[in-house]
Amino acid sequence: MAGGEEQQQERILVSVRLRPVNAREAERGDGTEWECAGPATLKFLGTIPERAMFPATYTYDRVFSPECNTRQVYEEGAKEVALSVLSGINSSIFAYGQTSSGKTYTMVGITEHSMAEIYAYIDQHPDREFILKFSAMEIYNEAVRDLLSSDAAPLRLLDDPEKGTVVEKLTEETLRDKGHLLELLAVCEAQRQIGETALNETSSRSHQILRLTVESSTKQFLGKGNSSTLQACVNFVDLAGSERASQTAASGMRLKEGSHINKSLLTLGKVIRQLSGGRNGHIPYRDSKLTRILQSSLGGNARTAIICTMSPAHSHVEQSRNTLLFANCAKNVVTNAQVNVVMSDKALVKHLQRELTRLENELKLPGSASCSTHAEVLKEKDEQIKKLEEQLKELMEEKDTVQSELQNFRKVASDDHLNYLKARLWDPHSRSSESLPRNMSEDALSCSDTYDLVDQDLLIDAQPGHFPRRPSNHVFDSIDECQENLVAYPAVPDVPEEHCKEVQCIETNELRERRSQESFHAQKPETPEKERRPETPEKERRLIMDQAEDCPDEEKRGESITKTAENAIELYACDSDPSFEIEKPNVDEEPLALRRCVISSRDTVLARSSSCKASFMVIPNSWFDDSTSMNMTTPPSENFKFPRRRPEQVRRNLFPEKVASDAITDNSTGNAEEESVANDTSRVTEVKQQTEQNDASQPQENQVQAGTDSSTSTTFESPSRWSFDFPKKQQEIIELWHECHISIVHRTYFFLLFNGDHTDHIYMEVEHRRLSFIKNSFIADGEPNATVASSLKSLRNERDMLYRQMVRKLSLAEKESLYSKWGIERSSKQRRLQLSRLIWTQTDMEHVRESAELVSKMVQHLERGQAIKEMFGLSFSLNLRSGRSFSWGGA
Ligand SMILES: Nc1ncnc2c1ncn2[C@@H]1O[C@H](COP(=O)(O)OP(=O)(O)OP(=O)(O)O)[C@@H](O)[C@H]1O
Repeated sequence: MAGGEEQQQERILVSVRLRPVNAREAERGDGTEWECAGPATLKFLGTIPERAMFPATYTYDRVFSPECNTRQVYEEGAKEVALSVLSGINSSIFAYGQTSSGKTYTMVGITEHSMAEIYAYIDQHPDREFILKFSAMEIYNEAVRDLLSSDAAPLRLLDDPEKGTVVEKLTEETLRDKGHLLELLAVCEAQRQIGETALNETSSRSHQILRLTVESSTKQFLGKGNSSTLQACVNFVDLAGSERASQTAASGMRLKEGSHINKSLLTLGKVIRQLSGGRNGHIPYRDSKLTRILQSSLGGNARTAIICTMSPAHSHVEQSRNTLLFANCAKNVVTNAQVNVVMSDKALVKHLQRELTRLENELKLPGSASCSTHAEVLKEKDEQIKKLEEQLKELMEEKDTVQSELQNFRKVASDDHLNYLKARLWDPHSRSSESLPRNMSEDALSCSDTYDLVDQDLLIDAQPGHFPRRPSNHVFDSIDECQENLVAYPAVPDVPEEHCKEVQCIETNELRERRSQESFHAQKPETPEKERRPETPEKERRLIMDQAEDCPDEEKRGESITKTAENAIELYACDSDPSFEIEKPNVDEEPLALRRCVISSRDTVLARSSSCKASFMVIPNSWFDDSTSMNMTTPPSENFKFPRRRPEQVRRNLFPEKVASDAITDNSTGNAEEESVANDTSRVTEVKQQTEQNDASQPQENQVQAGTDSSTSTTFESPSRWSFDFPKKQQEIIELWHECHISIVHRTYFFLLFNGDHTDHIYMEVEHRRLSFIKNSFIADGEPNATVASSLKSLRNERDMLYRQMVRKLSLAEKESLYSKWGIERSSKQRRLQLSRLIWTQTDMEHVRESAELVSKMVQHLERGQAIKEMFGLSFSLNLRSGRSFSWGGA
């Protein structure tokens, strides 16, 4: 506790109260000898012989006649001092006098009035928080006893350097309310030592000290300087009778009490006398328990009021004179009261904690959010709006750019291509002269194929009986976009020109329309071209490609490739209309794995169209499509099924029950290839059934052995186990991709599609085994073979494609950010090219995620619901995948 700056030097407030003559005194005719001559003057009326030795009048701060009630005594003789406690000033009210003079009578009233006014003050000051604590003790035979405890054991006095003398283990009750205080006062009264003396049937035989400690602080923290916590105590001291033992006819116990009482009272008198003389010399506070405990109230940091009570009886004149002499000394004693401001860290922390609790409660209440919270929310919303506006602006700018480019290209395309078509239309031989050379780049091939498609339509229409018609606008759109790309992405010297066609789309409706027409023509015997068409797309395609390969004539070869383009378009664009699929008459001819998406590499020739931006084709790797090693005889549908040349063991591991039937199929001749799709469909259906059975079975049955050989059995993990196995399997597949030089786009889509769902393990198992097989085939060859070289070439093609796509798909800021992120130095040349060469070159998850994110941005076709897992060879669980996220981000 720290002292306040202000120190108040003031005298002890001394008043004298003359009680009425009691019944006993009246009975014996023991009349009054005193008269209140004024509010502060007491006059002795007696005629005793010693009168000349004593003054006749006595002046004090206030003199109360027998007619004055206790309320008046309180108001004028104690209130100001008592209520000082509310201002952080210690105070004490003493009642001094002989036995039966009315000390207890007076102090009980003063205590009650003080308490009542203290509570009234608290009620009138709701801005401050008050804590009231109450303790009570008596000093009986120079032993200190706790009046709030049933334990009568004496308490020790301790010297505290900060607080002064403290009573050890003294009970201090925190008051709940005024009623609680009254209860405690009753306890004290019951506990106090009383006994009967000759003068008082219920004489208080001890010194009683009731102590009320008041701590107050502002409820709102206003800063360290402004938010003061005040702490002070007020003592209500009812002293034992000050008479001499002989005068009370004391003997035995009462005599012993008197000697002890007198010791404290004598010391009190000495202290008062010493203090009244100007604090010279030693003040014997420590000579008694009473003066030691009340040291601060006697000339120290306290305001003090002493009420001296007197009996008016003639028989008590001597004791009354002694009381008045005591009062005379007391009124000269000066105290140094000061405001006790508590600024300890503990109090500060306590206050802050209270403030914190209050604010938390405010926040918890609905509708009571502070203004600052609202302001923050508004600020956040404003920022969101700003961001959205910026995004909208960027999108609008991008849209304008694309539209303007499109218009330019349309103009160029319409001029050039109309000339071209006119020439072709009126000069059938010109078509031969423009046949594709054998070593034509894929870029050129793609566009030429598109032109060929248009050209064929025109030629068919130009047959006898057909009127030449203008190509549909839809086809022109395809041409426009093709030219647009050629113009927008001019060849870069260090990037092969042929590599721009890895990811492309097919204009589905147009092509299906064409296909329907072709199918219609194929049924007509009078159409020789259609008569040559094989029964199945796969065979048809192979035949054409074989013809193309074998054809020595460049012109014929060009035609073959053109036909390949037509037949390759057995595949549907991702954004094809489902209703169209339903209406499709020969849906069974569709490759199993590619009902919705098209897949192409070198084995399919593609036309660009306006639907490119909404469709996507997965690029199988060379090992995957076997375009090189198998002389491009593998149909597109096979690319997403198990490799035709997979070891028998692999097949047995995956589908042991199908080995027998597969063996029969493999041994068969012409129908084997045609039935492969159906076989795989059957296998997949069985695997699906197995999976469903597993899901429905008991947990212990989750692991199902798919073969008789346990070492080669296929295990279908339970969902719980799969969650643990998934990351490991994922990482293994990533490493295998890297080792087998798998297509970047394939990796990206696979990575983004399979997110650890329990149905994913089938796909991942298939992928893993497929990759393992390829890896083994690499190793078996001992050194990079043609397949490896082909895979690497495909990868390079993809990188070139991405290199080109970056121009359009990435803003300058995005590119700069990526260069920095991927460690491409600012001063280096061809940074875009460098970036394309870095994608998917590491196997750590961070790099993989970043690569996948970047690639998906380049191709921009990974929209929910467009890419589905059937792309990867299995067609079941369709119902499970609707609406699922394509991200692997949480893996
Ligand atoms: N001012 C007064 N008016 C009416 N009665 C009084 C007054 N003062 C004291 N009395 C009565 O006188 C009696 C003695 O009073 P009290 O017990 O307060 O004396 P005391 O000084 O405390 O005595 P002791 O020292 O023996 O305890 C009580 O019955 C009390 O009611």
